[in-house]
Amino acid sequence: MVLDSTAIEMKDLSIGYETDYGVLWAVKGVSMNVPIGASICIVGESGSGKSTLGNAIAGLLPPYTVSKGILRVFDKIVIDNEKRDYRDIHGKIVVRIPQNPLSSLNPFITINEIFFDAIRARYRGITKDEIRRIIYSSLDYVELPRDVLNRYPHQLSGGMAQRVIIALAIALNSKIIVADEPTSSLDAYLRGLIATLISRIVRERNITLIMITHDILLASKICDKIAIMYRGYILEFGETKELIERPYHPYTQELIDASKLSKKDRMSNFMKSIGGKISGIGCIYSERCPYVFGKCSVHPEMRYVNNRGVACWRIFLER
Ligand SMILES: Nc1ncnc2c1ncn2[C@@H]1O[C@H](COP(=O)(O)OP(=O)(O)OP(=O)(O)O)[C@@H](O)[C@H]1O
Repeated sequence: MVLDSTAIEMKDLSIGYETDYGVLWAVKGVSMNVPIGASICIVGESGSGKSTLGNAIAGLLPPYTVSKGILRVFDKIVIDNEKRDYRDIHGKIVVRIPQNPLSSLNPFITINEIFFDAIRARYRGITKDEIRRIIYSSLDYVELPRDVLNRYPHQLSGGMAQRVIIALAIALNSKIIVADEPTSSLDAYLRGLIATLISRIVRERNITLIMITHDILLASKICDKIAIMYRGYILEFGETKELIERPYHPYTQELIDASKLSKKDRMSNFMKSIGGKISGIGCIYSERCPYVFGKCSVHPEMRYVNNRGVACWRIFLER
């Protein structure tokens, strides 16, 4: 039963990893609502916490993680501070498309068996004929030939394996797809093909998409909203077109500028930028920010300004 039009609700959600030196908080106080059928891209550089947030939504956090705050998926609270319960969510309601699909497919069984096992677990008491019908129609949907069913995962190309996972999401009638850099291991042609396929299935099947990428240009082509993440915090969250045309946060501007540079310039910029603030004091972006002033000695909580979530003191004062 769906309580409202929200697919995913995060309230002050923090996720950390237990390490020998204490807890490393990878996601810090994220509050965000994702409506059913929305496509949201989480964009940020390496280490910003994107995958951790995606794994929290998909129910794929390792056991040595700790959590605070609330995460609700449809009508189920899956994270309630330190308590977590993903029963009937992971692999059913939510499916994750990873960067390397082979890592999530059991290497010892054929694609046919992978589909059979997953569908049988999803729909108890289903007949073999019915399973076959679901498999064929989902393969047709992603334009995969039926002979893939006889293959083992390692016998698939990268693009085929990605399509198998997308077909699985369709076969399981998943409501949410978490796509974690799904195209980054593919060549340019396949990148376009898989990105188009993901856009098509989320549109046609009213699936909610959480897409994780470091590429703000790709995000702008696929998603209706973008969340900009930096060192565990969401710094900006808003409608794609407006956010790209008029970014509020200087980090968003930095990502847009970087996307226009050549690969060589991007790398030299990236090397210059490494080493942002990692202590807990002050605005998390202050050491890279060209506009720092007195107030930035405290990290600002995200507020909504003109329908845009933003965590920046300068914007709060200007608008
Ligand atoms: N399994 C893990 N155990 C311990 N620390 C982890 C684990 N996974 C991620 N981290 C740490 O959490 C922080 C956020 O990592 P995460 O992978 O979520 O970021 P990301 O933005 O997805 O980066 P990337 O684009 O490189 O995947 C990093 O400091 C990372 O080292």
